[in-house]
Amino acid sequence: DRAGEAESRTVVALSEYRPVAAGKVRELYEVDDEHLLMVASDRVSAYDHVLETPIPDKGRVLTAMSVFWFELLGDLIDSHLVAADDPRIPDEVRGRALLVRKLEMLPVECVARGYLSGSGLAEYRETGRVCGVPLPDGLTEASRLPEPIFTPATKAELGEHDENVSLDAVAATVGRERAGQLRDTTLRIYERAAEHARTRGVILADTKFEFGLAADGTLVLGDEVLTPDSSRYWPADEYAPGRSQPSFDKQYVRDWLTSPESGWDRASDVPPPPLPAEVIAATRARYVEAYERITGRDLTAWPS
Ligand SMILES: N#Cc1c(N)ncnc1-c1cnn(CCN2CCOCC2)c1
Repeated sequence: DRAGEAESRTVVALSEYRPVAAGKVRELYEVDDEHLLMVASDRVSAYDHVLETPIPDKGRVLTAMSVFWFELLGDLIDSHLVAADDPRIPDEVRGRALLVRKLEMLPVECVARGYLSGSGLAEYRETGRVCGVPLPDGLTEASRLPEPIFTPATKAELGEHDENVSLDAVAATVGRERAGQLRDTTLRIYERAAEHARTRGVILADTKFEFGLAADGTLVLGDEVLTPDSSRYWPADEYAPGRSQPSFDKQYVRDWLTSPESGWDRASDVPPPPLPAEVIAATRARYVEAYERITGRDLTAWPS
């Protein structure tokens, strides 16, 4: 019970930790020489805007999902996860923060794609390739690829899109052997995750991993993993190549923002308006559904 825990928990405020990095919807803080605190907010981004309306429990769902995947993939790769519930995790972020060990991060966004979409589709339409990898003719939006491909990218500044690069470019940065290991590991854990998601009626179209090195040189999975923010999750029963697929979690937000009801013009630089309560509620429900379907776990069992 909380009273009992209170005795074992030191009361630490988030403000006691030094911020070290921030994404659009996440922050990273330094806890001590060996540990960081990775915090997921309830903010959601759509059409390259971070919306002003938070989605209750989004941060908690994505945190719990990363933990599920770290555990499921544990026989394939070590992760930076130290604890999901720990006295060093401040109460104000409990359930949506992970205590992780510090790694020497590799400057590569390791993307695996089982389906052609987004920047991969754009590059394919220009060159017939993605990241230098030739693909068959006649592919279209959301086509399933003959086999999953590794399409690395360099991390862009906040607000910019990552830039797709070749395996040779990665090798020039981290060395040829390490580049090959990143490719093989990325594809292996993507395939394991995609196979699991498929059995839950969800297509994992693509995903982005970040790896780091432990002090002994071991490759370790960092960052968030296989969340709807780092991946494209599509409902399998609605899959139809040739058009953009409904996002499992964000489609209500996208549909409302592009409907006359919102009064918003996506082509303008005007920030999107606040979301109506029913879109917030429906989106929260989709995040919870994604978590419970993928993991088979009840979100109410996750700390808050
Ligand atoms: N994860 C991790 C990690 C680690 N375990 N050790 C050292 N550095 C990092 C780290 C530092 N920056 N980033 C970029 C991604 N960030 C994620 C959180 O949110 C902000 C962006 C990862």
